[in-house]
Amino acid sequence: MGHNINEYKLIAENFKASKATKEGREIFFERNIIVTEEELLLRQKLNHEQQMAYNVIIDRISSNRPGAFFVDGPGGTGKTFLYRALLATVRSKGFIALATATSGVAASILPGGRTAHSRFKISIDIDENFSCNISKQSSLACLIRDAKLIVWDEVSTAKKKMIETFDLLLKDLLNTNVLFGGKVVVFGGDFRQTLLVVRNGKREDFIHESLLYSDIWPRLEKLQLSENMRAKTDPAFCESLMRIGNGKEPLTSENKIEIPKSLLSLILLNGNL
Ligand SMILES: Nc1ncnc2c1ncn2[C@@H]1O[C@H](COP(=O)(O)OP(=O)(O)OP(=O)(O)O)[C@@H](O)[C@H]1O
Repeated sequence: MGHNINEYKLIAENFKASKATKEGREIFFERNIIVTEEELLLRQKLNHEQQMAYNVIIDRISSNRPGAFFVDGPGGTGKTFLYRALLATVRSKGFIALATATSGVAASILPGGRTAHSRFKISIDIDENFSCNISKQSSLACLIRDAKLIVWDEVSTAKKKMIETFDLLLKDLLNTNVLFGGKVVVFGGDFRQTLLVVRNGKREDFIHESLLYSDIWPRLEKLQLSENMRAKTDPAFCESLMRIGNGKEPLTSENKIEIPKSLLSLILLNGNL
């Protein structure tokens, strides 16, 4: 386990899977994702807001109509829970649902999740221009065309140019001018949390480079989640979190936010604080 075939010197040249082989393997994986019983049961546990969002999205998929959504919910309101329920429903019917996220960590908690960079072959050149390296005839293009649902989590940490490039990719692959090629695309994220990175940028640059300042933003259908499922039993914590996220928490004289003592835990390391 964990060894490379080239280490054994069995063949003369380095053994490297070709691009086509790698792509074939990825497509096989996407088309054969097994939905567990646990994932299938998630839809029965959705709260009222999650259920409403779920119904709107599933209805759009079932009626073969376009849908570009943004699931807007502060941390802990169950965005990931909702995506998992959607992915399980679509996949259990034998359809393709692509699960992506901007970061690897967020992608890893979605079943079959991949980073959007990797799934849509998005590359960045030295001038920070984005492009998608997928040919129209490739099997990856077929997979994307076949997908009934595309989920992209943590879109709040992606540059708007990246989403605009993704829009152009789908329009090109599907030969249409409809937003995201007429696919059902579900974006999610929380602009109160960490934003994207702009080299040497200031606070306003992060916001201007985000999806919020793209022409696409007003065209997304917003689905609101507000019930904090992670800290259901701690309303004071939820309120404090929302005040901080919405910029309503008063600042100290040093322009900092004071974390309430009730939210702090003391951790002893080797007997020291
Ligand atoms: N309907 C639900 N029933 C039971 N538990 C739920 C439900 N929705 C969410 N949860 C639980 O609440 C917690 C937070 O949910 P989740 O991780 O989906 O939130 P999130 O909005 O994606 O958060 P973040 O923005 O921090 O990633 C998780 O432990 C999840 O399992």
